Amino acid sequence: MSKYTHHSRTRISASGEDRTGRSPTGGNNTRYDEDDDNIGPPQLSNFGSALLARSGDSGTGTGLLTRMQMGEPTAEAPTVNTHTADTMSSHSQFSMFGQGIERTAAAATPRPLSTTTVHDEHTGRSPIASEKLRGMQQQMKDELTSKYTERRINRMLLSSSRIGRLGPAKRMSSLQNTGPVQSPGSVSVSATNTRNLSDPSPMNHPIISPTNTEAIERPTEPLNDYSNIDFGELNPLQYLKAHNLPSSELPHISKVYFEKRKAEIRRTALRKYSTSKELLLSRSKYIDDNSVTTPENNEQHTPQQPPALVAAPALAPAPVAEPRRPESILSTISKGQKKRQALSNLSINKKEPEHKKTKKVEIQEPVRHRAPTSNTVTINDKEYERIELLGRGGSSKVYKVKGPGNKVYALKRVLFDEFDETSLAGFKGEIDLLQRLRHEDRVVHLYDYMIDQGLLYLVMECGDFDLSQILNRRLSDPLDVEFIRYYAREMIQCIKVVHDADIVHSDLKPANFVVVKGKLKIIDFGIANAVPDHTVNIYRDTQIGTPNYMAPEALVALNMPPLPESNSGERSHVPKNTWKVGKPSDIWSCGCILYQMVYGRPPYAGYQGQSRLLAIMNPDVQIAYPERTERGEAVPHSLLALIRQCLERDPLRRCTVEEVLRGPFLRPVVVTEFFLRDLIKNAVTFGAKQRHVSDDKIDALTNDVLGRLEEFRM
Ligand SMILES: Nc1ncnc2c1ncn2[C@@H]1O[C@H](COP(=O)(O)OP(=O)(O)OP(=O)(O)O)[C@@H](O)[C@H]1O
Repeated sequence: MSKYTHHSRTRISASGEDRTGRSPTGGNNTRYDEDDDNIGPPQLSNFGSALLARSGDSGTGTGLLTRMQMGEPTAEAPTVNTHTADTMSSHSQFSMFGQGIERTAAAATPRPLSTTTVHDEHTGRSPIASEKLRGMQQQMKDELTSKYTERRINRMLLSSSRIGRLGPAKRMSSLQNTGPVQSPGSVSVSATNTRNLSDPSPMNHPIISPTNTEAIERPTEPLNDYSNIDFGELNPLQYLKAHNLPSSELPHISKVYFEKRKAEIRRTALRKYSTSKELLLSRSKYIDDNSVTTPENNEQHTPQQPPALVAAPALAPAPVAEPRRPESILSTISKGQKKRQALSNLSINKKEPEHKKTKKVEIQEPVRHRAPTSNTVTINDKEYERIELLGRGGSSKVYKVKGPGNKVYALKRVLFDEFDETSLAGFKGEIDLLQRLRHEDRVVHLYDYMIDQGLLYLVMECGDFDLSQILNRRLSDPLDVEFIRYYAREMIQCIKVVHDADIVHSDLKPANFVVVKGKLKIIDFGIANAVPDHTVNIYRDTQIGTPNYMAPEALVALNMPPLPESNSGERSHVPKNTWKVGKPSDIWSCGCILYQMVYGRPPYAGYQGQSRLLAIMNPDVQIAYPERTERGEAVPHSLLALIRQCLERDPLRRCTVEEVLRGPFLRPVVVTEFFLRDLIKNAVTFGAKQRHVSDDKIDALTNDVLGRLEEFRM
């Protein structure tokens, strides 16, 4: 019983598609989480270290300057002066994410270390000059060391704040080529660095003066407030150039740019998925998203394509890089798919500038999981997927569905006014009756149900087809008495189960019998009622049912004053304008179905609309029972007799299910030809020997024969 208690709410895949939550990256497949530590500063520090520890003075900590002080010749040692350093720094190129930005002297803020020139010993200097030189060397060394330490601290602070915001920084692959980063005073220099150092060309030394490095690494305050700028089609770098801004502003501009992009992406996604249009497209989109992109996208997502944007990684947000799409898939975009893709990006509510529309196409987010659709419904945590529509009723649709374990069920979905207590009570009544009859194999089995916000779901045993479909298909076939007998018996057995449980179905019609694995079963207890004990009839305050198959008593309103209490107490409480139905009403309906099996239509089908109801109610309108069908086929008497008994106007004179089951039509006598031959021969022989046979004798003989024939009843 607990199986039928109410559970969770329905989750139809109508909306709220569970998108991955990954930020659509669109064309921005640039990796923003790259760490700038990997490029400029390590090289500078390597150079600084090398400068101090040059010429194989491993572990001494003195390096190049010490040798200079000692006046030792150093063939590879370059002449370094602050002017040269400034020149180099002002022309140094530091490459971020594959796209170089040439720093201008104006962009960096040079702070000369010293104005004094440092010469190498080949120039030959006086002791005073040497002393002066040593002092300057020491000053330079101290300055470099202190600056480097400061930078390290800055870097640490910066990276720890970045970890909190962006997750661990990813190292660029170029770092591996660069070799190990040297700490000040380190004596080992990577091969790469050694080679670079041996070449005094400024272009081969990506050197930036400590002052410049500081300017790059340390986040500076923005010169302007960029929060309201309109980028249009420009990326941050293009914007920077277009507005002649110093490159130090790039991180701030980039930050604003990516925040704007993120917000736009989120808005687009929300707007898109909240439309019903998206529902329709969701399934095809799942396919499309895995294979379709626009030509623009194609360009931007091509793996070989250089990243479009250059950003200062320290402040740029880190959207997840969009997975690359294989070239082969990109090239196989069908026209239809493109159309759908474009359609899915149309904004219903708002007209947007042309360039933004294009961007929406770019930011299509791939959906990697199967999106829930309107084809599925979850009932009490079990998901059912629609296979096909089986049929519809007044306010319901019945679907063939695939449920847990790939089992097939019939899912009846009824839409009702959740605030209408009568409807709710009716549905609960139907559920209750189905539960009462759940052990009967002539009643369709109810597995589960759920009532939720004006919707009722019934998960039932699934039939292959209903009797109405069967009759329609045989409409042009010749009369088949065996077919009628078979289905009449099946039908009556269904009704028997219901009546035995003291239930009146009240709405029997061919569509309410379904064939489940070759067995006829009864469905739809929507207006069925349990008949209280010691009561023959029940009284309705509404007239419901299917007129073609409804009994006269179910149509005639009882418009009489309450009768005095009878022995059964049945009529004493009958109010005005009610309709009486009982088990005989189901027999009437059964008679109508049999009639339709023989003549192709129910008894009053010749009347239309209102006049049909009047005809059924009017005792003067007699039902015709032709002995032959329209095609001239003879109708067996036993069948005609049965139909007549079912369609008795007086419910009390109508046959019961037991009588039908025992009747000659459903239980005919079947004898062989030899039996008949013997019977005739014996009767004639007996008569020839008798001069006179009394009527009593004949009756006795007849009863004897009939008694024996019972053995031959089917
Ligand atoms: N369990 C089932 N297996 C197969 N088909 C079914 C099943 N239940 C219902 N159907 C199909 O769906 C149709 C409508 O179902 P049902 O009669 O339960 O709806 P309804 O709303 O109660 O109909 P009405 O209002 O006409 O009485 C049936 O005629 C039958 O064809």
